[in-house]
Amino acid sequence: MFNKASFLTRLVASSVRVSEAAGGIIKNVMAGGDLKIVDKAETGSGYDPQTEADRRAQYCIVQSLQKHFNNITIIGEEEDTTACPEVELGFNEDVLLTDRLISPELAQIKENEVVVWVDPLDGTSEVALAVKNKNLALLEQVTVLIGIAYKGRPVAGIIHQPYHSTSGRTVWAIKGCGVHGLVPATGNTQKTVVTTRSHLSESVSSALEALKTRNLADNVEKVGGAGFKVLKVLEGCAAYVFASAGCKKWDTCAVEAVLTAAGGRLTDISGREIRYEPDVQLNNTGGVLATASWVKHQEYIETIPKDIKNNLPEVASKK
Ligand SMILES: Nc1ncnc2c1ncn2[C@@H]1O[C@H](COP(=O)(O)O)[C@@H](O)[C@H]1OP(=O)(O)O
Ligand SMILES: [Mg+2]
Ligand SMILES: [Mg+2]
Ligand SMILES: [Mg+2]
Repeated sequence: MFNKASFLTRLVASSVRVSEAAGGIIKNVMAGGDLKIVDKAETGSGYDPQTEADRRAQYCIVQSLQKHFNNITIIGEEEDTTACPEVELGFNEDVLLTDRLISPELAQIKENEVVVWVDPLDGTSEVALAVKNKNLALLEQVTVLIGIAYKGRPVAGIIHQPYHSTSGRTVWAIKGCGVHGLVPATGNTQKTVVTTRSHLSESVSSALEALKTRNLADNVEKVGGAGFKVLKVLEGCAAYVFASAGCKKWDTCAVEAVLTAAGGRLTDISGREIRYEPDVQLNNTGGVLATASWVKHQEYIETIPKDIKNNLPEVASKK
């Protein structure tokens, strides 16, 4: 069955298993107790932690995918990785079964035409805080993200959540083939908006205030990680609003693919689509707005004040 499937289906079937292997590595590093945290932030620009789990998980993901798919372009968050022996060569059978559903356009994609955006551990600040405060509930906010882009746009995504319930879960989608691993909510009585826990700024708060005045944000929940916030949107929250720069392409590629497959939308806060070509700027300088299928994305865009949008252009200004 594996060899007969199209390249994209095989890549997703492999990525599901690889994301789960990365989740196992994260849990092992956590169990070992020494996170070996490094701060990647430039002096004076906040805190940007990287742990041994980020470094090992990315090594495993890149090595494993390259074993099967020699010609793919992979862009991962971490520049420094730690070699580890785990290599995952398996495939998820359920993904292979969807091969008959994929469009002719996606079925002919070749290895050298995709960019795989890898966030080996999304929610690193929450991991650091969970350990510091002995608050293991925060670990629910950790995800492993593998997004696949073709012609600059997401066509498939994998979100693995290692600490969901007892054994974790993997949510994945291929364009046109629905969402697997959870049942997306189709409505809610309250519009809850999720936003950053660790990167709050004046523009994030002002955008949320504007949404409140138009009844587009009945409640605001501050949680970590782009992956976790999009899972929240899939499961009943109305929107994920981040009116600030700092989030990168590996944070949004996988989640955009999954959310779109569920009928939702993800753009920057001005409504511009986010591009994923290999040479693209890594920062989502226009911020992030993700909405559930049952709310109007355009209403959120229109309600966010112009001055906030003007301060978040699509391309970073050269200093
Ligand atoms: N200023 C920033 N610097 C580095 N990473 C950021 C920044 N803002 C957001 N991120 C990334 O986007 C994710 C979502 O942001 P937030 O939790 O603040 O909403 C974070 O978990 C982090 O990913 P990562 O944990 O993979 O480094
Ligand atoms: Mg990081
Ligand atoms: Mg991230
Ligand atoms: Mg990360």
